[in-house]
Parts: sequence; C-alpha cells; structure tokens
Amino acid sequence: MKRRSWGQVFLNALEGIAYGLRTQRNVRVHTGVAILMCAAGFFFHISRTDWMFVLTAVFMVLVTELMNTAVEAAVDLAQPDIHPLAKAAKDTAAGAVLLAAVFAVIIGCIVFLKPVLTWLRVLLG
Ligand SMILES: Nc1ncnc2c1ncn2[C@@H]1O[C@H](COP(=O)(O)OP(=O)(O)OP(=O)(O)O)[C@@H](O)[C@H]1O
Repeated sequence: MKRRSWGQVFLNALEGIAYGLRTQRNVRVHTGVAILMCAAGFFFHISRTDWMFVLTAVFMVLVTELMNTAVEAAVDLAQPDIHPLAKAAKDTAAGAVLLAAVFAVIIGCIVFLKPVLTWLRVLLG
C-alpha cells in the first residue's frame, strides 16, 4: 500500500469520526451530552482541575464509542453469521463504552451537582 501523507492520514481519521456520527445514534447522543457538559463547564466557571476530569470523561466516552463502532464494522465484515466470538467482541466493546459512560456520570455528579443546586436555589429564590 502507498505511504500516505500526514494530510491524508488526518483526513481519513476525520472520515472515521464522520462515519461514527452518521451511522451510530449513540455516538450522536454522546456527542450532544459532551457539548452540554463543556457548555456547563463554561457556564459554572469550573476550576482547571475540574476541566481536566470533565474533558477526560468526555473524551473517554467519545473514544470508546468510536472504537465500538470500529469493532462492530470489523466483526460484521469478518463474521456476518452468528458466532460466539463475534458476540464476545461486540459485547466487550459495548462494555468499554458502558464503563466510560459510568465514569462520566460520576465525574458529572462530583463536578456539577453542587453548582447546579446553588444555581437553582438562587434562581428559585
Ligand atoms: N455475528 C454475531 N454473532 C453473535 N451475536 C451477535 C452478532 N452480531 C451481534 N450480536 C449480538 O447482538 C448485539 C447487538 O449487535 P449489533 O451489531 O446490533 O450492535 P449494537 O450494539 O446494537 O449496535 P448499533 O449501534 O449498530 O445498533 C451484540 O452486542 C451481540 O450481543
């Protein structure tokens, strides 16, 4: 295979992200939640340390979602019929997304619960 330029490598990676967004509802939902978490970070002026945890959580979910999409595509190509190893591969990849999502929920609660409650208290008088 011909050696690709850095520009081509970057374009192929963007195509992969676009494929995930186009074909997977969960990737779109998690991207929406990631944007909301970042917007909340700006709104509540969270600390640098909190930003590090929030961004880690957000990127972990998006990265595992894309890896899950890649595993699904590769498994469907290699084994379109029912096979226990195909199930194991897809379920394990889905498990990685679940763990990342649980981590994100925990971080979201630790970082945002207090400022949201304070904001609501002020809002409701
Ligand atoms: N070839 C297969 N052999 C055995 N079990 C499979 C196979 N393909 C899928 N499965 C089982 O069905 C589940 C759903 O598979 P599917 O390919 O629909 O993925 P999905 O997680 O629903 O993704 P999507 O986001 O595309 O709906 C898998 O987690 C796995 O348990």
